[in-house]
Amino acid sequence: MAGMAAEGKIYSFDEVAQHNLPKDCWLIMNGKVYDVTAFMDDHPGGDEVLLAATGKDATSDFDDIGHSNSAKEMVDKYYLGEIDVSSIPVKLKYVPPQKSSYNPDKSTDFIIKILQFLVPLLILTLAFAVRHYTKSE
Ligand code: HEM
Repeated sequence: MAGMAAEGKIYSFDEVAQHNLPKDCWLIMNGKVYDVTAFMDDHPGGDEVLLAATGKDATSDFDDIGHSNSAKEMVDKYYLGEIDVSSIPVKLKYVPPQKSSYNPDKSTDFIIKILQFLVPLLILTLAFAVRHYTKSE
């Protein structure tokens, strides 16, 4: 909800990250801080995933599960305040090593392997067939 921004206190990342226990668990999602301590035992996904989502920006953790709309609405119940976004450690995005543009897929690879085996066999069979028919004359 747009009107809710800056409603609560602003917390630093380090302060929020200290609340990482089953009886004291804070989460950071979408720039906001949530105290989910009261929700630990009731979370359908279990308390362990909530604990594992402490000490970091858990926005993508929450989104990746595909939480229902009612789950998204529940989040507001645990709103505590805002996070000082500049205090969140920068997480470098993983950049895959540059590969050459030639990147045959596995199925092409597999067909080539089969052909390497089948073609000589085909030639051999053909050779025997030719010999058989020419000899019988
Ligand atoms: C305030 C924060 C959260 C609330 C209110 C919440 C609420 C819910 C609710 C209501 C469900 C039941 C399914 C649904 O309605 O979508 C659920 C499932 C689940 N949640 Fe959360 N959740 C929160 C945070 C998180 C976080 C940070 C994670 C970390 C990965 C997480 C992981 C899961 C998983 C794995 C399930 C699936 C359980 C299953 O279907 O087996 N949740 N959550």
